[in-house]
Amino acid sequence: MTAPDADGGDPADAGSVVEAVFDAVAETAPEIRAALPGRRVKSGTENASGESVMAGDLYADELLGDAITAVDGVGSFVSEEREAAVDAGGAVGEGAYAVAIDPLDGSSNLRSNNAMGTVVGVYDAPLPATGRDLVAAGYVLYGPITTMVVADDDGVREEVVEAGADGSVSRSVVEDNLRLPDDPLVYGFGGRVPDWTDEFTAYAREIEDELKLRYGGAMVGDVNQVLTYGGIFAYPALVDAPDGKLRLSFEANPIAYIVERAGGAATDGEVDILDVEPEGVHDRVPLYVGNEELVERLKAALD
Ligand SMILES: O=P(O)(O)OC[C@H]1O[C@](O)(COP(=O)(O)O)[C@@H](O)[C@@H]1O
Ligand SMILES: [Mg+2]
Ligand SMILES: [Mg+2]
Repeated sequence: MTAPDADGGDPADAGSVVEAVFDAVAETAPEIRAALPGRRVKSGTENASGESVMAGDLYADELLGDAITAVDGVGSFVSEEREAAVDAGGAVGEGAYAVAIDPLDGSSNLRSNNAMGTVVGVYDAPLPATGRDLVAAGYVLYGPITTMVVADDDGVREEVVEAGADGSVSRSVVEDNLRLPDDPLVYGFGGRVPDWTDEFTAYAREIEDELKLRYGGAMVGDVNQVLTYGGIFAYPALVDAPDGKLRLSFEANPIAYIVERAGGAATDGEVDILDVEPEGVHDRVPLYVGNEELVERLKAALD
């Protein structure tokens, strides 16, 4: 891959750092998956967003923190579960990269044994930064099969990640040019309907007539359905929470980057998610993402 580096880092390094980061994520994935059965309970702590942290969240965060900070060229590691960035050595933007992760996305699905994931963004600027500073993004989906989707300037690929009996990890590319289907089929919208704005509710009523509801409560799983079948996913602005629920640096930006590289679009309701200027690393943002035509209609409906 050839990732440009607008901030003055060595462009030749971007590809190898990104590759090494996703090698580390893939190596860790089977270990995270295997550890989940015993970690379906609350850890008793809250994270920087004030949310209850599950034992699985903490375990995944520790494992990924160790693996990613050990990658040459990673200068900073930032996690949804940590208040502050971890200095991994190397100046971000001057040849080193900042990696942001949501270690377990959808971890409230642990109790009910539904899909979950890990979200990864590789930025060439210190965080908080906009999504335009991403050089690559990806996610692992712990579904019936463990898959990893990786997007960079070259496009989007999907791999299957498997653990051998001897502990080795094998990967096989199952799709090397993932594109959103032109004819959308599914939608999934988060939040309680009474908490939606009138404008979003009116849009949802239209979409319900056209597409099939698929909502599983883990952004990664729900977005993966949109990437597979076409459609739209949203965690909208709520009447009492105008910034919605999802976090810009760890969730919205990486997902927007992936979906846009796959031919789709992503907005906060007004501007492209990748252009949203963050004030802090744990900022939340409304997210509407999927086929361009559906996202454009959403923007018009909210206008
Ligand atoms: O339970 P709700 O309100 O439907 O929220 C679900 C959303 O919250 C999240 O679980 C938030 O992510 P975390 O589990 O990483 O905090 C998303 O994956 C998902 O889209
Ligand atoms: Mg999440
Ligand atoms: Mg999480």
